[in-house]
Amino acid sequence: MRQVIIAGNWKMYKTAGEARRLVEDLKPLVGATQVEIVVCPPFTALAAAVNAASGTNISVGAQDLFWEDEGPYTGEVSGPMLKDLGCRFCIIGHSERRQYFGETDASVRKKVQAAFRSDLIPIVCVGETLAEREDGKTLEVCRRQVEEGLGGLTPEKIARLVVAYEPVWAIGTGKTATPQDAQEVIGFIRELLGKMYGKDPAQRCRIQYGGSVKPENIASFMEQPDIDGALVGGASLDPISFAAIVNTAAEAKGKQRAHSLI
Ligand SMILES: O=C(CO)COP(=O)(O)O
Repeated sequence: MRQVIIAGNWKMYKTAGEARRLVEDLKPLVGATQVEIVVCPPFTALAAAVNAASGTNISVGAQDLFWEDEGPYTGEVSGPMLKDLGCRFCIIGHSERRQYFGETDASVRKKVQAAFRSDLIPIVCVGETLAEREDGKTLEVCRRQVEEGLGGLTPEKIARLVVAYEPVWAIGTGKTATPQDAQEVIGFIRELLGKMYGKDPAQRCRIQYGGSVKPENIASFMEQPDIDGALVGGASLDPISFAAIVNTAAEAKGKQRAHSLI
């Protein structure tokens, strides 16, 4: 059974001091949960977050990495550096990086391999823009992003990996995909991974939904059979709402599983 995973993508928010306080505030609110919890602060706040989260059930992830392990690449940060800092996860190919920083499926593919080389678990983002959705191209776009971004791996790596389906038009807009639409795309991604790497690793791979997730709507996503958690932006910046998402997700998944056993 796949463990639920809720990750907070803090984007370009929070100084080191603010990150430490956010993690400190979060700790007592999520102490007893079975959910895997990840916070992804900016590079400059990673050490503070790792420090504050030490000895707890909260893991820390970066928001990006470079595909080389070291070298003359001014401004870049590598997998070994993130691992050394205490990171366990790394977001790769977020739509904001694709949109503003020229990331492509080819760079995503190299970064995924770099993350695995450093024993970091990639959280790989895929998703269509509004124009692509309106053109009926959602599945085609997600297929390309998965085939090209996640090609050349092994079944064992697919089983460890996390995919986040984030429709671009739902990010920071207050609009969400319907849970049924999200399930349709996420089910499609799982099936595609099954064709690429075999059914068992595809069943073990965790796939999140992302895009305007809030405490009020998380349950409806978690009730879907293929949705294993969420990648949360805005609502992860507030410890109370992030904790409410974590705790509601656990409860909703428990109910969905109990129901599927009847
Ligand atoms: O981009 C996101 C997470 O990576 C989603 O952001 P919001 O939750 O703010 O819509």
